Amino acid sequence: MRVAIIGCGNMGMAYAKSFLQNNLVKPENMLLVARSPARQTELEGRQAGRVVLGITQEVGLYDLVIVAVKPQDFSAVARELRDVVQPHQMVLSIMAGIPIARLQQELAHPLIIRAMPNTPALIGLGMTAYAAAEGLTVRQIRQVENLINSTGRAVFLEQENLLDAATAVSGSGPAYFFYIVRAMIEAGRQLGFDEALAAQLVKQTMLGSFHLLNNSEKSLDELIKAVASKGGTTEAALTVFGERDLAGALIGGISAAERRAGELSKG
Ligand SMILES: NC(=O)C1=CN([C@@H]2O[C@H](COP(=O)(O)OP(=O)(O)OC[C@H]3O[C@@H](n4cnc5c(N)ncnc54)[C@H](O)[C@@H]3O)[C@@H](O)[C@H]2O)C=CC1
Ligand SMILES: O=C(O)[C@@H]1CCC=N1
Repeated sequence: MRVAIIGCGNMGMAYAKSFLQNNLVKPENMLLVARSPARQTELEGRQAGRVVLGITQEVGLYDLVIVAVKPQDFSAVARELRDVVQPHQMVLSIMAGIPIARLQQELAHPLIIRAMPNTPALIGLGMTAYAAAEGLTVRQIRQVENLINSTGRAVFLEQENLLDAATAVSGSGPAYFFYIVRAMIEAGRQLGFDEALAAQLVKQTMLGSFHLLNNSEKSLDELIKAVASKGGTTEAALTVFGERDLAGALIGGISAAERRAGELSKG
């Protein structure tokens, strides 16, 4: 498959790296579009494909065009891409918020797949939810899903409108996890550990707890109960979390992320 990437930042390059590592795309079949000469030189150093400056006619030669710029930059990209995109090409957007209908309208192009990955895609452990415009064949959708699967797991959403919820839950999710890990490490530091030891205690706890969750028949409530002895230490912590409505704050934050995706949809 021949793939062009517009927006070679964190996510665009995570995709490029993954496709190359898994031999799904050969370097000679990958086109990286840089916005500035400095970025062009930097991307050339990565040897992840041919690098061009700006959205040239060459972009029209690829099977798939991935748009991975910030949502706020999409309209500027669309003004150039709409003159270059060819009828047979598929366009994969990973931009938060922007619905398929707006992508189709601004690009004057029907064959759109909209996906929401997350940063663990960088190490092949990403979670992506995606939806496809009507008009794409099952074969075309599978071709793109095969690429996405090289970055982790993928789920197809029949209802595109759930993509904003996926953005809030799994797209932004790694940041919530890192936020909680950071707070736990800080607590460990305040209780007397040095940073490195606190980080080790927390990271191994998160890793072990994830695998226990994944391998256990117990529900989350039961898993919590198995740690929290009556009148014990965990219960003391959970009481404070409950008093401060930590769960409510997290749920409220995730709802705000979903609302923000809706705002980004309008440009
Ligand atoms: N960072 C994340 O965790 C996730 C991000 N996304 C989405 O992915 C998109 C990219 O996010 P990041 O990679 O984090 O941003 P980023 O800022 O690292 O990358 C965006 C890149 O687009 C380039 N760019 C902007 N306009 C351009 C143009 N006209 N031509 C060529 N390149 C252009 C910028 O120079 C930059 O390198 C966003 O739309 C975001 O909503 C989706 C899921 C997760
Ligand atoms: O924060 C953002 O807008 C993007 C979308 C999901 C993760 N990062």
